[in-house]
Amino acid sequence: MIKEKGILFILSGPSGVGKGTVRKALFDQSTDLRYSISMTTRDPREGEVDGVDYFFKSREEFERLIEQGQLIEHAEYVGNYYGTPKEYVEHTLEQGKDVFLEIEVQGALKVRENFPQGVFVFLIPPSLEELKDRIVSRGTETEEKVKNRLLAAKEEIEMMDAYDYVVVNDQVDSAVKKVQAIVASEHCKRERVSNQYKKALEADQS
Ligand SMILES: Nc1nc2c(ncn2[C@@H]2O[C@H](COP(=O)(O)OP(=O)(O)O)[C@@H](O)[C@H]2O)c(=O)[nH]1
Ligand SMILES: Nc1ncnc2c1ncn2[C@@H]1O[C@H](COP(=O)(O)OP(=O)(O)O)[C@@H](O)[C@H]1O
Repeated sequence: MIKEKGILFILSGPSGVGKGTVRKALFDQSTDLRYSISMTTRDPREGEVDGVDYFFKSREEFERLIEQGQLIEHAEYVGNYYGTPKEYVEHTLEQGKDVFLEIEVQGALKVRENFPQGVFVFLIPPSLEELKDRIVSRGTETEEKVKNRLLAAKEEIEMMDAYDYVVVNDQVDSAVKKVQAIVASEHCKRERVSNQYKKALEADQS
């Protein structure tokens, strides 16, 4: 029997839109998705754990990972590197398990080059004012950084058309439900495709 590969899901969108919040709420519920933990050079925030939230690396270590081709993509974002580990993602997909990435927009566009069959989901805020409130209320950024993140957000929102799905993060619960619906729908789609494929193989043998 042909073993089906897992599906790669990518959740992206501007900083402060709620990617981390939606992803955590999704994984708090029962799910068959595997979350790919990213590498970063940014300092851990209070309560963050190495190997759980991120793999925290020095700039030298990160640059070595890039040189060794160990990342599917990486991006420099507001002064720090972030990247997706290649081996974990490829190995997990090969085992037939779905992988979930939560990454910023530049990185997501690079993933699309290597994984055109991935499912790209763009999370948008109900409004730009609401986005600003969320970044400010999170309290992790200086005023200067809030400005930079909002400028980046405006450019990123223009990339929305390059995605397969757009989800408005008005309420966390409803955004999670929409992401779950996308996952279910993509499974049905591939099931249909693979059934057609199996039928074609059978027809070929007879
Ligand atoms: N390109 C890329 N972006 C990532 C990766 N991991 C996390 N990010 C994104 O980097 C941005 C900054 O992340 P972080 O410093 O944790 O801040 P926050 O998500 O805005 O609270 C967010 O948009 C993340 O989604 C990754 O592996 N690759
Ligand atoms: N649907 C929502 N409604 C209100 N606040 C939200 C919602 N989603 C996220 N937030 C809040 O917005 C802020 C930014 O969310 P976060 O998940 O850190 O964003 P991102 O990972 O996209 O940078 C956090 O304070 C979070 O609690």
